[in-house]
Amino acid sequence: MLQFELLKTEGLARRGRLTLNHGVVQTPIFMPVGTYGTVKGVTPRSLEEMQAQIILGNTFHLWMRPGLDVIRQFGGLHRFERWDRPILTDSGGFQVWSLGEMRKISEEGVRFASPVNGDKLFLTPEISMQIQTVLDSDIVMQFDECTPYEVKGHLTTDAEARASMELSLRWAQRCRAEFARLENRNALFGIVQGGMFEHLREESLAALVDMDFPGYAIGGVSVGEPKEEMLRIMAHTPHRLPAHKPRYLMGVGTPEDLVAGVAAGVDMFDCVMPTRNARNGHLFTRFGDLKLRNARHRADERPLDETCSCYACRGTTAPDGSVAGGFSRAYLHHLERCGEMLGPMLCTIHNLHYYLNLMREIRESLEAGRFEAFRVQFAKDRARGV
Ligand SMILES: CNc1nc2c(CCNCC3CCCCC3)c3nc(N)[nH]c(=O)c3cc2[nH]1
Ligand SMILES: [Zn+2]
Repeated sequence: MLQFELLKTEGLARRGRLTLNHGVVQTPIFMPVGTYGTVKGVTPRSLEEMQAQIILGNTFHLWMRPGLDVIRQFGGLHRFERWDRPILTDSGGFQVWSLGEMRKISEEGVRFASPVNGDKLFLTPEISMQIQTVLDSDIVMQFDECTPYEVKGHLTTDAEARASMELSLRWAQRCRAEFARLENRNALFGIVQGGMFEHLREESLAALVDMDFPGYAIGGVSVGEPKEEMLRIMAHTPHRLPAHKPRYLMGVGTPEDLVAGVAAGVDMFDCVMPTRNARNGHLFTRFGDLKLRNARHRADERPLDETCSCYACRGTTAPDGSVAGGFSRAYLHHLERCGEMLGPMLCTIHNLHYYLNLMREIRESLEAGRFEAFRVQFAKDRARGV
């Protein structure tokens, strides 16, 4: 089941509410990425504390390990990974594509060797729907081909992007049929392809809208293309999708991309940056990015971000309201230099909190009709420097 209510709009930006089988999600929203059934480095309790509303699961990886029999035994991913709020799973197509050469694509599906044990595997629209039905995710992504930006050193041509987009459309039909046959009560999203070609994006979008999905994603971006190409597609496509249905921009992006994406009419985002960058000591703050390894942090007593209320920056607030101070940049720099695991843990808490808090501030600005003012202040603050 999926219900989407538009609460407020400001230009192309929207404040909405998405009701799914496992709960309600306020949009615009950032969705933390959980690859192997966990958001790396944080506990489900920390995710709830930072008010994560929906997380991503990974069809491809979970299918291989622990395998569907184990997930089925637990009645789905929610009970297995102890997360009782909404989950969105990707279809596996992109993950196979990321494997690089070890795959063979045909009309039927994708053949590839398991990166876990080398077994010959076959993923099709039908098998992807069957896997995501066992996972029982609230939002299921269609099995698609993520059209590459370049192939063997040449930019994907219009003809190549068309062929790929039309394959994904035929796969969208097969996903819809299989999803209905399985009597899956969750929500299946179509994925718009079309490469960097606006007219192909419009053809893909029109065909998917005809298939009447409850929600839509924009795929085929953030695949190595120049930033201005991604921004061109992000400006072109989202607002052409049905206004009364949720719009998900896959694999995007930096804090600046999220703000620009909301302004272009996007409701949902996912990206590995906050978690992956945290593990590399690359922190996001209100006033710019911070590289923890830099020697200038060696004796700096300040928190990462004095305006941040996360556990790493602010510590915990005692029942009497007194705040047990957070951690200093000096301490975090020390953990990073020693390779201590508490380092990535605290940095992941901060980065995820930063992304989730940014989206919360965006939602509040939309509710107050001052998203434009928020955008101006956001850009000024981020340029200030840490
Ligand atoms: C990073 N850039 C990018 N990601 C894309 C993704 C993946 C989005 N993230 C999913 C999570 C990844 C980690 C595990 C959990 C699921 C894309 N996925 C699909 N199906 N199609 C795309 O065109 C597609 C395009 C994408 N571009
Ligand atoms: Zn913080």
